[in-house]
Amino acid sequence: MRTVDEHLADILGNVPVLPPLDLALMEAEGAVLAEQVAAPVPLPPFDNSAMDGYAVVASDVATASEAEPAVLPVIGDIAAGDSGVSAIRPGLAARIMTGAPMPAGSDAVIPVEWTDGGTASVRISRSAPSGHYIRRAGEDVVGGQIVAGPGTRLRAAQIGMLAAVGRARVLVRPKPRVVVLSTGSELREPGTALAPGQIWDSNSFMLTAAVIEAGGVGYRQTMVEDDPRKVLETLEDQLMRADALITSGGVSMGARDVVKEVLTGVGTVQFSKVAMRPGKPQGFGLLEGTPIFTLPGNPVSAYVSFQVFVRPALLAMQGLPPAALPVVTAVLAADVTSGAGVRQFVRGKLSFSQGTYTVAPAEGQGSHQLAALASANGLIIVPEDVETLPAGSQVEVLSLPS
Ligand SMILES: Nc1nc2c(c(=O)[nH]1)N[C@H]1C(S)=C(S)[C@@H](COP(=O)(O)OP(=O)(O)OC[C@H]3O[C@@H](n4cnc5c(N)ncnc54)[C@H](O)[C@@H]3O)O[C@H]1N2
Ligand code: MOO
Repeated sequence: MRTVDEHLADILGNVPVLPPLDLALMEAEGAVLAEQVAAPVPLPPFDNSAMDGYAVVASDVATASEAEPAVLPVIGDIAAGDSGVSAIRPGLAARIMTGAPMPAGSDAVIPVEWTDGGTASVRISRSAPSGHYIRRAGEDVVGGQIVAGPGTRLRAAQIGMLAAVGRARVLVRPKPRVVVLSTGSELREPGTALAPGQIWDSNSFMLTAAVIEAGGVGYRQTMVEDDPRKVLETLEDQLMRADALITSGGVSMGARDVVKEVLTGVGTVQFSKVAMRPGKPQGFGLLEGTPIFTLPGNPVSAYVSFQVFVRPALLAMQGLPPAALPVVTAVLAADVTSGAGVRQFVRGKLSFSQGTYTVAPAEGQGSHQLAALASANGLIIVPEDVETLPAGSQVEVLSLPS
């Protein structure tokens, strides 16, 4: 048997980092930036007004009050987007809109709420210091500043930043396209009727969703029955569109463990027993250079295997550190036992109160018991050299995506 760490190291030593791709900005949402992006101009590019109001010379309104307002002639309007160079002299005001360039000679903006809103002349009833409500050129980003670098996941705020510095296209590591295939003659599509002995396919949906959570593009493939020729043909067909493949089922010791049967000795695929629970039977290798993860069919085993092995691999393919799920230290709420020599992942409910995490093992720890997994938000890690953990112990818990 190999250890969890050995199996993960084998995987990470073999998955390729996807080559960078030049994409239109919107297409790059969720992908990982593969270049350094610098601002070609400062942001804002010019001094501009932070408020709708009046551009003035601050000293002209220094004594303005409700009782004795300053009255200034208004020389015109400056709107956002106006390009004409404008200027005012002391004793004058210009009506100005938020985002409009400050006229030369002015050094403060009086918001419209402090005035009578006049258009020919304006009565200003409060004073303001020099610089009031002016957004200075470069106070967001200075010219040449690096605003995003390689390894940055492009979410809404980062996409906004790149657009703000004028980028229409960016170089990214594309989201890995991952084909997910369930095998098993007992499987039926949800939404169809079940005959005796049949169950609805849950793994392909669950694993495709997990691919998306890990930053990939998931392609769920209709399940295939336990027919070696069909399984191999389907896998070969899918290689065309896949950066990685995931199968579930057919990797254990059964007479019809078809994935193991057809992939043994193909490419670099190897099947091993990993000292973990759930998730003991695992397979991994490259098929024509494409990583394939053959996960066990029990739903909880497939899920745990994904989080422990496939997720880090998909991160590595995106050029990111292959980090495990976030780990929190928690106090165990009930006793837990584990087999010797295996790393056990116990489904648990993690809660946070008064500065402390507590984790309660979920009812139903069988690897077929999806309900317990679906109600859990953490996986309690019981290390290989631990067989009993009494309530009150400090444990490490993988925090599941929420
Ligand atoms: N004699 C042995 N039997 C088993 C061993 C063993 O070491 N010796 N290991 C057990 C462990 S541990 C696991 S995990 C499973 C793994 O089996 P397979 O990967 O071959 O998976 P299947 O036999 O195809 O299915 C197992 C179980 O899961 C259900 N299943 C499969 N696919 C789906 C799906 N897409 N959606 C929902 N449920 C699915 C399937 O119906 C079976 O009940 O092997 C043990 N046996
Ligand atoms: O790995 Mo099996 O995953 O122990 O049920």
